[in-house]
Amino acid sequence: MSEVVLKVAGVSKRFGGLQALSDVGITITKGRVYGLIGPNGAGKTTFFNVITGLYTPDSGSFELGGAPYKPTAVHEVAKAGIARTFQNIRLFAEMTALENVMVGRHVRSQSGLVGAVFRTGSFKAEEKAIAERAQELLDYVGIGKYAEFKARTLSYGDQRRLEIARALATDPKLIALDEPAAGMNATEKVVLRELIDRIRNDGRTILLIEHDVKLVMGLCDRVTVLDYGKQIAEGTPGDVQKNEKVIEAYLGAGHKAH
Ligand SMILES: Nc1ncnc2c1ncn2[C@@H]1O[C@H](COP(=O)(O)OP(=O)(O)OP(=O)(O)O)[C@@H](O)[C@H]1O
Repeated sequence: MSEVVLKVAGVSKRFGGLQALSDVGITITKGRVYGLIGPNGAGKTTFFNVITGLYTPDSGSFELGGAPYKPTAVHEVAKAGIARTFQNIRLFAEMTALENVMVGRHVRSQSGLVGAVFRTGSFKAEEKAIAERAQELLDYVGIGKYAEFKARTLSYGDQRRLEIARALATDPKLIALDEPAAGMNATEKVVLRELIDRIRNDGRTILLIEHDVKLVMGLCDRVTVLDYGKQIAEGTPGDVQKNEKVIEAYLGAGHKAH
């Protein structure tokens, strides 16, 4: 039996008169890449926002690493073990790449505020270890040489990779990537795909929203298709691509998958 990392069931969310999500559920096993696709407005970001504590759902049950978790606050979700990136990059623009990753790592640090204020010995040792780990992560995502560059000076593709390094710094059970390929050119997409592959091969579990159907179908182990807040298909990329409802709602509209 494969180990289940995330199990979400029966998620519904209404905004006024709009049913943004109706009874959506997914199960993701360890070391897999799980894709969430669907046309604009299908509810993908809303689902992400629910599982990461930004939106309170009207209903739903949530389990992470075999234990129930309540996605009621973003920091609680981070502590529980879900790290995410955003569709619109959210980095500390004036901080260096290294510092951005160090911020992510602090979620797991021990010394706390007192240590930071008084710069105790244990704080300094921990800070050094955090900086070393942050550098390793920058190297891992391929931007190690930009450690001392301000985040805002990095190229778009490199900023996205920095966001991934920062997410990895929290040592998450699940990493949730919101449109990681958005705005990337073809070469950057190839590099991104290799990176996500490597992250999976290193045993991490990934949930991905992505518009690039080719990328999703080539990379994901399983896929859920949302349309008007409803889950119209779930399965392997091969199954989903053959599904009539999916072809009609999404793939048919000039999105022929390869
Ligand atoms: N905070 C909100 N208040 C009201 N309506 C919202 C809110 N957030 C999302 N919606 C609506 O919910 C529906 C689903 O939106 P959502 O952003 O989740 O779709 P999506 O699949 O992520 O789309 P896209 O691919 O364009 O990012 C849309 O009709 C959207 O207008």
